Amino acid sequence: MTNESPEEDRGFPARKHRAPAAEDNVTILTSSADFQAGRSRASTWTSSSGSSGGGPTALHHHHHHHAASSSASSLRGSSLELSIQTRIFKIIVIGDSNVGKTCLTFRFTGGSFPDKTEATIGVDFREKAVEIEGETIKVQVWDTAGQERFRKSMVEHYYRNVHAVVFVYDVTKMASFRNLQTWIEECNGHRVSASVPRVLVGNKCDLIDQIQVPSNMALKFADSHNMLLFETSAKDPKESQNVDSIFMSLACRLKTQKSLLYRDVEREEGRVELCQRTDGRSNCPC
Ligand SMILES: Nc1nc2c(ncn2[C@@H]2O[C@H](COP(=O)(O)OP(=O)(O)OP(=O)(O)O)[C@@H](O)[C@H]2O)c(=O)[nH]1
Repeated sequence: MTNESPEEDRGFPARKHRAPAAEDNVTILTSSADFQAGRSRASTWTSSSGSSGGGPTALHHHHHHHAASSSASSLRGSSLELSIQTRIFKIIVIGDSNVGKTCLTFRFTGGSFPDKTEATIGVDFREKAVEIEGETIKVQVWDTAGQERFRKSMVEHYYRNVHAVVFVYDVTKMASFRNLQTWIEECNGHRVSASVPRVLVGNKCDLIDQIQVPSNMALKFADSHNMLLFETSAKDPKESQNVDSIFMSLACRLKTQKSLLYRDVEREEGRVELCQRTDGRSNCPC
């Protein structure tokens, strides 16, 4: 149960079923050549290992082949300054197995829908650099395993220093919606602060004639947990901006939470001191 003040809601779009597309003045960048490659080859997963300091490489247990080593080195080599100064937002994606968590994160970070996925084992994370109000921010999306047997040993890592949580259910599977309560309890049980923004995503909306979870039911649930609801499809290319806006709205919101992020930068580079902006104003387009 979150307990956020309206103050903390600044920067978020008005509640909508269908989120607005990311505004024009939010530029979505790719942070390495591998991201570009990932666009044209759906089987190449963009991976962030080693580039952030926040995600241990040991946690990569996904079935897919990663472009990890080249990605990490090109990220490191491309701009030392960037790697020191770029803030990283860690967003975790939680929900039952098979609801489409991997597909949603891949749609956002890689721009496409993977031809084939297998159950995520442990955790997998991908990054995308985005520009908001002239600041480049790395959005690090942690795609977690829905299956209990694949997640047990990793759970602590998921929740550590998390900045936002995305809960996903499948609109064609009522059970995945009912289980959200359990996912929320797990999240709360790992001392995720009430100030950490959470959003609810109903995925697979392209399967129009199989929908089991009515929008008003989902909206009521989201309301009662102080979450925004997004109904979307990782598969439908027309929805890709909508998928982006799930993560972008969180990034915009997080950008205004300076103190939270300051801690993260310190953690990343112990010796770096950054000046905290004092003007407190945000032109965040979201
Ligand atoms: N029709 C449709 N199918 C989807 C959509 N998103 C994912 N799928 C399919 O749903 C299946 C599961 O997708 P994943 O992304 O692997 O699911 P997951 O939640 O990551 O599963 P775990 O890794 O086991 O937790 C795959 O067969 C996808 O192709 C969608 O928006 N529409």
